[in-house]
Parts: sequence; C-alpha cells; structure tokens
Amino acid sequence: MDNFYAYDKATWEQFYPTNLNPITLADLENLKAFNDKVSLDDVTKVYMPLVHLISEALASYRQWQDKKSDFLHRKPVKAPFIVGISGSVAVGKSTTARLLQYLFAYLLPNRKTQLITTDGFLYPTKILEEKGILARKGFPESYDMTALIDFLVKVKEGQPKVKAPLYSHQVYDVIPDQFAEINNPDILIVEGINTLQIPAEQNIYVSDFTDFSIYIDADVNLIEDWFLNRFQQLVKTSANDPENYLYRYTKYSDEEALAMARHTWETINLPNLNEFILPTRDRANVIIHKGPQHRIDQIYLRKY
Ligand SMILES: Nc1ncnc2c1ncn2[C@@H]1O[C@H](COP(=O)(O)OP(=O)(O)O)[C@@H](O)[C@H]1O
Ligand SMILES: CC(C)(COP(=O)(O)O)[C@@H](O)C(=O)NCCC(=O)O
Repeated sequence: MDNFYAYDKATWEQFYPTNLNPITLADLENLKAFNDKVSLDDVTKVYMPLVHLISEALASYRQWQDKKSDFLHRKPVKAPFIVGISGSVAVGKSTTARLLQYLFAYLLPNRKTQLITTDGFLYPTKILEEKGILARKGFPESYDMTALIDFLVKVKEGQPKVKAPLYSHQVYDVIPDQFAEINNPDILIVEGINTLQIPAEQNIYVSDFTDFSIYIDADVNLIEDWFLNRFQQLVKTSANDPENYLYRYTKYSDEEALAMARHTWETINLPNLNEFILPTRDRANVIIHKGPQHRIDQIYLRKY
C-alpha cells in the first residue's frame, strides 16, 4: 500500500476544516432515525471529513468540465460527478452509499444526489441459468457490462430520465419492468462489487466514468459474519412471505439454514472476493477499513 497515506480516526478527524460547521446534535438525531446502525462517531470523525474532501473533488471536476467547454467553444453540459463504491458482498457498500447520499444532502443542500447499485445490471436468473453460471452470480461474467457502460455514457452525456434496472435481494433476481430513473443529478453514487474491475473482454470500464472511488475493506472473517447476519435477518423478515426467495430457508432449522449460507459464502462470495474484488482495492481513491461492529479504524487516501 505504498501509494496510500494511512490515517487512524483521530488523525483523519482533524482534516475537517475548522471554519466549516460540524454536524449538529439535531442532525445526528435525524440521522439516527434514518439509520440506527451506523456509528455516529464514525459519521462525525470519518464521513464528514470524507464528504468535505469529495466536495472539493467535485468543485475541481466542475472547473475542469467548464475549462474543457471553454476550450472547445461549446456550451457546458452538466455531466454528473460519479462516486463509485466497491468492496466485498456484505461489507456494507449499500449502507455506506445511503449514508453518503444523506450527508451530501446535508453538506451540499444545493446539489442533487442520486444512487444506483450495479446489482440491477446482473443478468436475470433465467439467463444466468441458460448460460450455466448461476453459481457464478456476482462474478464479472454475471453482469451485462455493455448495458452498464451504455447507462453510464447516457448519464455522463447529461441525458434526463436514464433508466437503471433494479435488483431485489428478497426476490433474489432483477425485477422485470421496474427501473430507477436517473435525472441528471449533480452527483451519482454507483455502488457495486464491480465498480473498480477491469473485465478482460471490455476496453472501457466503469472506473473510466468514476470521478471518485471508495473501497470498503475489512478482515474476511468479519465480512463472513456480516454476510451470515444479514442472511439471518433477511430470512426472518421473509417468514410470512412465501413469494420471497429466502422463505425456503424458514423450513430449515437455524443451524441447517446457516450451514447453507456458509456454503454460499465459501463457494461463491469468498472466491469472488479473493479473485476479482480484493485485487481492485488499490485502485480506489480512498479505502475505508472497518473492524468489529463495522467501526472504522483506518482511512487510506491514495497519493497519486
Ligand atoms: N456501518 C454499519 N454499522 C452497522 N451495521 C452495518 C453497517 N454497514 C453495514 N451493516 C450491516 O452489514 C450487512 C451488510 O451491509 P450491506 O450494506 O447490505 O452490504 P453490501 O451492500 O456491501 O452487500 C447488513 O446487515 C447491514 O445492516
Ligand atoms: C447480488 C450480489 C452479487 C451482490 O451483492 P451485494 O454487494 O449487493 O451484497 C450478491 O448478493 C449475491 O447474490 N451473490 C451470490 C451468492 C449469494 O450470496 O447468494
């Protein structure tokens, strides 16, 4: 990790400029209502300075966009600033993405932020089955990368109403005929395990469209625990919903269901982490490292 500056929380906290208002107690209460899991200590000491840093990158991006338009004698187009969030399955990407969206709204009230997850660009289960790659869900070949790149091109062109397909963890599949609509926001957060990947068969990558990238990291045993905990929570909430994919696990004892989830982790998500996700870590602008209870213990900022 030679090309990163490494900071503990106490040092990183000091980078929040003293002339900016710190987040207030009332806002932290609102945040608690929005998400009662995330540590407020992490919010004030890690995420607030990070959001400030990203807002500086956004300002310099906008300046560069304007300079390019001036150079070309073209009318400036508002191309959204894209923040990519990567990391293992169940490391906390979507939780962090939603938190960042909340904090952008707080610190940058005049900027509109939207959020998508690349899960929506997974091939539907039917196609994964036809291709014989259902057991490779989440691996590079399980995503329709052409559709994802096409989506990013339209977003960057400043087009309104760009459609993004949606994925449901409950249905365990892409939802047919339902889309998120991305409407030329100032900031688009793109969250997904593949946002830093360089698939061999592509010559243009998600990271070519990403203006700031974050990788969420943790010890692999902790991530496995978080995956199993999330699985148990999702199974619990499916108990009265036979349509839910996870409903089938309610028929097994807790131990049996847990053993099946562990098998999924060991045969699919862990090999995917080791072969295709972790090797992309050092390309991120910032690595957030978490310890037990998801508490952040180190922040790495890429030097070059
Ligand atoms: N900062 C956090 N504090 C507490 N729990 C968290 C935090 N981040 C994620 N989790 C929990 O960890 C599990 C995985 O998080 P999730 O955001 O779904 O991960 P991902 O999107 O990377 O798959 C979920 O059960 C979630 O509630
Ligand atoms: C849809 C996913 C590829 C992406 O996961 P996420 O990062 O959203 O947790 C993953 O949740 C998944 O379904 N993996 C395949 C193996 C499994 O966990 O069932």
